[in-house]
Amino acid sequence: MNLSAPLLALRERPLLVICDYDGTLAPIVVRPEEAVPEPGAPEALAALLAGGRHRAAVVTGRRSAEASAFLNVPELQVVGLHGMEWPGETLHPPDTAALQVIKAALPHAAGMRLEEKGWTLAVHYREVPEPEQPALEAALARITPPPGWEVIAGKKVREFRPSGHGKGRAALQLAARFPDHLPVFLGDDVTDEEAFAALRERGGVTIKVGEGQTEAQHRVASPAEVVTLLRTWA
Ligand SMILES: O=P(O)(O)OC[C@H]1O[C@H](O[C@H]2O[C@H](CO)[C@@H](O)[C@H](O)[C@H]2O)[C@H](O)[C@@H](O)[C@@H]1O
Repeated sequence: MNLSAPLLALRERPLLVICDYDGTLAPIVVRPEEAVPEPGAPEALAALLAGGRHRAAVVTGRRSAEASAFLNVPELQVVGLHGMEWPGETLHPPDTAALQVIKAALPHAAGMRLEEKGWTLAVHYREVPEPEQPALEAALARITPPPGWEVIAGKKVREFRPSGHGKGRAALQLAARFPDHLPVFLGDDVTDEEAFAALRERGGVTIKVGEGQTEAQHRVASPAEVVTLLRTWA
């Protein structure tokens, strides 16, 4: 594993390390409920926090409690639902009427799975036969989200969520809380690009995990390399 010198050298600065969960701290698997962390990831995050010099947080599309349970690092801040759900803050009641409208508009496909997160709805199609996936993506793209809602693309998933949130905002909010730390964002998916764009404007460091087009300045190959980086910084 050959990580670039500029990435390793970041440890000289006090860092605010913000990680996405799926695809970054945990390898992508078929079933979301089976996405356990990459070996060593929780320990590396705990070590980073224990050193006292750096800060760390997770910003995920999952419910905060779910990602926290996977990682089991009690002192780690986990922001859930793409920036809607902050530790210690109570969420307003979910818009169940909008969610009903979205569910009624969904196409049917064998292998399609809904992940209902209370405030957002993820439509997974990883288990839909590959040749049928483009037609399903097109059918999902034809759904007009209710007013005040948007649909976002992810890895074999389309997620309906209230507008006005997103990882870009969440990353900036975290960075504002720790103005003396250099923000570093690691993510693998389309939703992480919002954070890459926002943090680049603020002078942060952005790292894409895995393949695919990105606005990030750096790239690592896999969650295993993320663990190596976290250990190095710690
Ligand atoms: O922001 P993240 O932490 O990356 O969460 C994004 C979504 O991740 C999960 O779905 C993705 O990972 C699954 C497990 O590897 C995979 O089966 C699925 O195809 C991926 O889309 C999670 O289930 C979603 O709720 C998150 O929004």
